[in-house]
Amino acid sequence: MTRSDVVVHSGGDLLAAAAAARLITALVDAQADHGVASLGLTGGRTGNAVLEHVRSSPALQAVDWSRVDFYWGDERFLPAGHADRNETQNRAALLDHVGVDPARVHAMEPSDGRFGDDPDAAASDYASVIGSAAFDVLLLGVGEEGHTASLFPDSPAVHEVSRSVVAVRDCPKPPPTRVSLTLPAIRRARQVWLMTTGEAKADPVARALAGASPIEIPAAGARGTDRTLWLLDSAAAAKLS
Ligand SMILES: O=C(O)[C@H](O)[C@@H](O)[C@H](O)[C@H](O)COP(=O)(O)O
Repeated sequence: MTRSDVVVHSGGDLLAAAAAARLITALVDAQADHGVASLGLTGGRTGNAVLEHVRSSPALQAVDWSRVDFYWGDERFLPAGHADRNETQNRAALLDHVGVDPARVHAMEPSDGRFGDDPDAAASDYASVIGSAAFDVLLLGVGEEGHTASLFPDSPAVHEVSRSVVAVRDCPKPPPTRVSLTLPAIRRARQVWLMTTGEAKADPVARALAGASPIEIPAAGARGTDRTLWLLDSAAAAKLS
């Protein structure tokens, strides 16, 4: 099992700016190494703040944005363009401001898409979209009770060991219906970056890094094949020994 690296920045905005710089470098390196970079995106404040900092970075154009495959770790199962969809928020933060190749933006189907309001069908479809793709970097957030993507403690989704994408219902964090990568799919990423800020995350962060069960703290089960990186502000790191 790869080690978990922990990087702590003094505040949330510095964390987002530093993670953005790190992401640009990682994408440039991936493109230099194998041509097309593969990036898994996340919802949440922290993930969107990182994308905002990427967009305002002087190094923005160091990345050939037409050679990035964009995927999502999870998505809120809402109509296309809904303000609460991760795709909507990530597009506003970055994707709609750089020269992406639309064919390389692999969004999860919305609730008014090809499968209508069937999240299970949307999840099965996305499993075929990602296939056995190993993201160069998968960005993830961490919830106050330890969720990551849309994998919540002791939920059917966090227990999933074979399917790579599942529908999630009755989520404690609204909206209630989502589509999410499972831990087996998350663990195919080369690098997994768990990014979170604030004292409310200090407990799940400390428990995850102390070896908590992924059933109790799903973020504890998010590991990359090459690297697992926890990007924290000092408040979220406050309970680390
Ligand atoms: O769709 C979502 O809501 C996200 O995928 C979710 O996993 C998020 O990353 C965490 O809840 C942390 O969110 P914050 O960064 O806003 O605390």
